[in-house]
Amino acid sequence: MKAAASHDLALTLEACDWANIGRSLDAHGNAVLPGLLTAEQCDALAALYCREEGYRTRIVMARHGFGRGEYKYFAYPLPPLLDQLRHALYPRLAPIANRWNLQLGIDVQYPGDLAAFLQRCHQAGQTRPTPLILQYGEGDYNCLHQDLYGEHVFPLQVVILLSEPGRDFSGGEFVMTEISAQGRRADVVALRQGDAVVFTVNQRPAPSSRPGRRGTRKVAMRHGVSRIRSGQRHTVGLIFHDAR
Ligand SMILES: O=C(O)CCC(=O)C(=O)O
Ligand SMILES: [Fe+2]
Repeated sequence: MKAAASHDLALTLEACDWANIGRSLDAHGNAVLPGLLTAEQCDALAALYCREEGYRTRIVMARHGFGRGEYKYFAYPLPPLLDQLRHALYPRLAPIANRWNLQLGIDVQYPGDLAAFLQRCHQAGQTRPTPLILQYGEGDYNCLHQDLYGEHVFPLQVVILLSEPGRDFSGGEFVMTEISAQGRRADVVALRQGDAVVFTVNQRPAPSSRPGRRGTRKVAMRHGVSRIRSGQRHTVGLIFHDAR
């Protein structure tokens, strides 16, 4: 069963248009991977939320000023599907991360596989797993934020929507904001159940917007979730660096 699932996952990732994903990340700081998980996989993951075991920490967002709603960080070992996804997505994203760091003048390059990058995190004391599952009910929201957990930062992360908008919940849109010399703007990313969004953790490079000017400008990005108007919304987040 497990082998079949990871084979399907490899095929799904193979079928993604990675050139287009790279272009969308460059232009907007986010890109959608449609249908990364099936409805059955989403339902099975969402059902994990109320289990007691398998987590290292539970966060009630209002207690920390993070918004309203709650989330839990998984403990190692991660659920197999999430572990497979984290390992399978990383090598697709590392070339983009490496190119971005060169463009931003950041003197860090990422190894080609996740095990090597996690070893780097763990040696620096960032040993706690960061993949998480979130649960929002009516009136809940996630304040704009950045998921930085220490010195080592992988500049892209992934969220997968486990619930179906219009059926399971309304409102609750995934929102990104950017701030650059060009001004401030917001982008709402439309997702269906099983879709994933890859997005900027911190900064993305963008071409200088002045006519005739060369060079790169830095665009600072944050993400959050607008107010859930009704129902319940679950997501899982895959962050590639571990936490201190
Ligand atoms: O629930 C969401 O869509 C966002 C979750 C989030 O902030 C994260 O996974 O980092
Ligand atoms: Fe986040």
